[in-house]
Amino acid sequence: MRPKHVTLVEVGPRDGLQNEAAPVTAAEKVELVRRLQDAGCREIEVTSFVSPKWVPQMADAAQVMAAIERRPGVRYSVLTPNLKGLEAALATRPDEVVVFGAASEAFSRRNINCSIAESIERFAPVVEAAHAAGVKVRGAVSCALGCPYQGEVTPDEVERVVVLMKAIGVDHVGIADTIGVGTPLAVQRAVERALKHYPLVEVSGHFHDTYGQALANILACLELGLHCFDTSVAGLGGCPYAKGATGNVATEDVVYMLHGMGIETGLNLDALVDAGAYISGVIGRPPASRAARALLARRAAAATAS
Ligand SMILES: CC(C)(COP(=O)([O-])OP(=O)([O-])OC[C@H]1O[C@@H](n2cnc3c(N)ncnc32)[C@H](O)[C@@H]1OP(=O)([O-])[O-])[C@@H](O)C(=O)NCCC(=O)NCCSC(=O)C[C@@](C)(O)CC(=O)[O-]
Repeated sequence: MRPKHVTLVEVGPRDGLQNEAAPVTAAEKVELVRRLQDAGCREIEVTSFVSPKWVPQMADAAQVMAAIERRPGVRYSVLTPNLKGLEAALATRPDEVVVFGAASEAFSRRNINCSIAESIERFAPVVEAAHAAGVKVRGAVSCALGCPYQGEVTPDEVERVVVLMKAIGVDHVGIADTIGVGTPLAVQRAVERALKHYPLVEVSGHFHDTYGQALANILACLELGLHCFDTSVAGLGGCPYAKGATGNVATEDVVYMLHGMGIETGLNLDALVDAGAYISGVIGRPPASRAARALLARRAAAATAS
């Protein structure tokens, strides 16, 4: 049964900017968060508390978290790969933290410098400490549909990590197609493995749009009843340890599709286009979102005509 309401977790400020070559200041990130809130975003992944040697773009995590304007009803999440990251994160009062593992051994080593088994050992005290602080934990399962180093990833490999995350108390799992290679039926097979261990409400999808499959993959998930997806304004994004992977599915494109299907998101498409145009101006590239480009062209045509 298709859901009537879908929650979109806006990951633009984190996933969107972590791989950006152009420098983006903390003030510009804070302004992006403000504009996203104005557009109705109620779940925002703001930044990550990772090693600045690994991802220098997120070195200002604490500064950004301290400066964002907190609004009631909005949940702010951050990535935390280990206890050091969690401790720094907790000082900034996130509502949720994200541990990020992978269904592929090779990607786990490249991204967080340890095996899958070691990553789970690292995450266990993170989950425990987050829960002790009253903070929910999401677990990202990267490379669930394919890996830039290993190639094919099977549903069994996805399920293995989901089971390990469940065993250490991770509250929610996100099935992530890091390099955007998944197609709808393969995505359903991967998501179904997560649904064997977590309820619908605690499973989400995270799709990069490298091969133009992300909207179709979201539709395939909706058919399974899934109603939570990560999206990135203007289609920003990419993982520094997955070369060639393009951005996340654009929030504007997903909102356009969902609203067209009569599914509510609580988001205002025009204001999202504004937020996307803002950050695209900062990084000096047009938005990757097709819906945003169409709407901006329509606005420009209307302005010329009047
Ligand atoms: C996990 C580590 C830290 C291991 O990295 P390591 O080098 O094995 O860690 P270490 O414990 O040996 O520490 C090395 C140095 O980093 C420091 N350090 C250690 N931890 C932290 C921390 N939390 N915050 C700040 N500093 C930290 C630590 O203090 C030390 O500093 P030094 O003594 O050399 O000066 C590293 O590999 C790392 O930071 N990786 C992050 C990679 C990353 O952020 N990738 C992108 C996010 S995942 C993603 O995008 C996928 C996702 C979620 O979107 C879903 C999808 O699409 O797949």
